[in-house]
Amino acid sequence: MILIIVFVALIAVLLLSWLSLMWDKRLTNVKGPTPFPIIGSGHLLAVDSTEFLKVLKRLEVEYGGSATIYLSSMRYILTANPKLIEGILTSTDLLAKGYSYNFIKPWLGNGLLTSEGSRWKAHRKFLTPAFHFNILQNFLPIFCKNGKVLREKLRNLANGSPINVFPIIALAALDNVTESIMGVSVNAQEDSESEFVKAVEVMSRIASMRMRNPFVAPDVVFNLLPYKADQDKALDILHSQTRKVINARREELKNSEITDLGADAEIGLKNKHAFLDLLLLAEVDGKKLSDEHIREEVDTFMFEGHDTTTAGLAYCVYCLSNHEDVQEKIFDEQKAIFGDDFERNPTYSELHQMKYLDLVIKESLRLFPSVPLIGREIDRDVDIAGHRLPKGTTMVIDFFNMQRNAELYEDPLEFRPDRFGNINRNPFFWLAFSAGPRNCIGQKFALMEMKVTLSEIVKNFKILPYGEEPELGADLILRSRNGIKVILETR
Ligand code: HEM
Repeated sequence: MILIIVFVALIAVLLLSWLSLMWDKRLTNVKGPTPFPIIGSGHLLAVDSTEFLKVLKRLEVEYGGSATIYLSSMRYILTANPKLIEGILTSTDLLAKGYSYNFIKPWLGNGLLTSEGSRWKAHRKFLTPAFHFNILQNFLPIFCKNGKVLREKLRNLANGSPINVFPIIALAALDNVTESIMGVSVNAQEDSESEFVKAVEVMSRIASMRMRNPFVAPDVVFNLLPYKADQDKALDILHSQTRKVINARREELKNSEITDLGADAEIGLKNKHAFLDLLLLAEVDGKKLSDEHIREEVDTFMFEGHDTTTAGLAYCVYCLSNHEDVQEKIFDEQKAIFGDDFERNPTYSELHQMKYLDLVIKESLRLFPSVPLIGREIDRDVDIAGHRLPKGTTMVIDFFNMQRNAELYEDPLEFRPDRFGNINRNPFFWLAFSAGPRNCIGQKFALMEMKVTLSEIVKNFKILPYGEEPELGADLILRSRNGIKVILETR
């Protein structure tokens, strides 16, 4: 008897789940695979991280650019359709991020990347001046100094053996971002075993793992696993370091009797603590920021500004390894700027003269966008470019596959910097830094750092191919499971 009741209950649950999915599917005109009761289409996405981007592509192609899929009963729309992506990114009210951003909240709280509504709007407005070129110029000597340390580390490895450049560049990028955002150095390149460096790695790894693995994602499960203790330990290190830096700078400002930014915030911030000073001294809605809000913003910029530029640089070095001709063109451009004095640091305006390097960076970020996917929550029924998007949908916006679409780019898998030369393309076909109100606030910072670092590398080394393609996976950033390997030869 009990068996019969269990069986009937099971059938009823399956039937209800199926009916509810079928009813839900009618809310959107974006087609997708038929979901199964209970699991939806979860089985299609339960793949290795290196398969994930391929599965997305297959679904997008099969269903005409965008596909609706269900993870259990949750509705997702995957899209690589540039018209739909443009409509979402330029909207002034579809600004909420997706569920997966929750996994970095223990570290970043409600900083600029993860916040929404009025908090995001107010902070975006007051943080924008921090990326004015007046302030960015403060960071140039930092990037140059760390670029030279990187060069020396690479010189020691330029012995004909393959080098996985990702972890080496990551330490340089960490030094760049801590010195410019916090105003202090953690010397990651010299002390890669430091507990701060390790804690950054642990947090990035845990957040990525939760994004990929739906079984460890929910808090109720995650909190029972040993990862939780690792996360707590890493957070303790990261948050206390940030708080220490904030308190020290607050004390310095107090001792110098500086209490506000002065009449011209951009000019008044010409010092190496520019970013922190803005957070400590600016007022939002007539009030100074709380210590916790400052901490969240500093951590957000530390996080967003380190792995992203690392990936951007490492994949660019990889692309160059397969294209000697492109390296030589960059080298010629460098010679035209520096003459024979390769030891000299570039000026801000010389960075602008590196026009060909700009094209190279743009093309490598097209093929290997550091942030391959982003999410958006649709919080009202909306029709965009002929797609009916019901309230409650999570959009998965697939920059990676869009930027490799043969309808947008001729021979899309070829690395050809000149394709960006004189052609006026639709700007929404290249979205490495996203677009619209929630685009990357650090874009100019990143491009400046990338140019300084690549200039240092190409001036000093020939980059040779190792012959192993990166096995790409989408985590928080575009990762390669087998590293990013090249061979270096000193020039
Ligand atoms: C090659 C390097 C970089 C790439 C490709 C990149 C890409 C992106 C993308 C695609 C977004 C949109 C994310 C989303 O909508 O969820 C974003 C947002 C953001 N980026 Fe970057 N980024 C880079 C470097 C940086 C740097 C160096 C910083 C800071 C120093 C930074 C700070 C931020 C912040 C704070 C946001 C959130 C903006 C908001 O929501 O208002 N990024 N970035």
